[in-house]
Amino acid sequence: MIVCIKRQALSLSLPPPIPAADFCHRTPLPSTLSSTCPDSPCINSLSDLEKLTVLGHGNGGTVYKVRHRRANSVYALKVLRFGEDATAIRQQAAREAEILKRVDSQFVIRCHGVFDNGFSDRDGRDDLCFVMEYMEAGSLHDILRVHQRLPEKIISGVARRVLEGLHYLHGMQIVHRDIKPSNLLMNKKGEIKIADFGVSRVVAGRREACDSCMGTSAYMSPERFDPERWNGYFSDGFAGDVWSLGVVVLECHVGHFPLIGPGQKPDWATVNVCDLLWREDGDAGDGIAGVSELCLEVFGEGLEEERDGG
Ligand SMILES: Nc1ncnc2c1ncn2[C@@H]1O[C@H](COP(=O)(O)OP(=O)(O)OP(=O)(O)O)[C@@H](O)[C@H]1O
Repeated sequence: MIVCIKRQALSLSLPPPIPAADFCHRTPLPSTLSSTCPDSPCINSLSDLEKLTVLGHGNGGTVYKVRHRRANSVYALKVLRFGEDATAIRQQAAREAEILKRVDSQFVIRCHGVFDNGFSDRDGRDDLCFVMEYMEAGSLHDILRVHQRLPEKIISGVARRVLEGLHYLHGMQIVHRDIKPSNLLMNKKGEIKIADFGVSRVVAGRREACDSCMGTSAYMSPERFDPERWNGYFSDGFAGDVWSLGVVVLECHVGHFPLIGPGQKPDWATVNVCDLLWREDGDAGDGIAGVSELCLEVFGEGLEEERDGG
């Protein structure tokens, strides 16, 4: 049985932003460099920027820490590299650029510019470059790797900001579709923001066929993971973002991906086995049903009463 969290009348007092000092494991910025701020300088071309270090790698791209040569402000530059046959990835990147241009929220990573063909290499592969707000503390995934579990006060701060961000995005008909720890970034003030719109969609109020293969299976809601069984082909995807956040919250609480045992890799095959177990055993399986037990641990007795009452 799945516990219905949204029916619970929560009366939590929400904390102020998280103090980041304890979670910032990267080298602090030299004092001569200022961080990105809303009134940052106009970036006319990629030659305005100097690469400093590599911040990380993702699917098809690398993220660099860069410095604006004249203003000394710091940004993250995400470089997506395309080969000649990369039409689908290019379309995806173009969608991401479109979405980033639309959004303007303190809960969503700011994009200061999108450039084509920036740091292209000698093999003729070309790049799409996103100049992003620099988030000094890195991703929630990086933070969890160092700290394993987070205190409840911190988790509620994370949940609050991501929910505010989702509220904003959903209000603009944008479904993120890949909420997970590595797409939630923290700055030096301890503010979490939603990043990476690579598989996001503007649904424009209508229900779209759900292409469930996009995103990260481990954090996908049941109707996205298995649309046939959960009637998910025409879901708008908004609830799916909230499901993913729920999984992230539980992961922060238990210190590992919550639907499987510690040490297991949450790849598609493993998560699929959990889903099958759950189907066969009703509410006794290890997978999604495990979420309800963890919810009880995190959210307390009120949920248990609700569950017992049906
Ligand atoms: N704006 C940013 N500021 C600071 N660090 C960043 C920023 N954006 C990304 N990073 C770092 O770079 C890493 C790679 O980011 P990227 O968005 O390319 O991939 P990912 O989300 O980790 O994986 P994938 O996109 O493959 O699912 C992140 O995990 C994070 O540590």
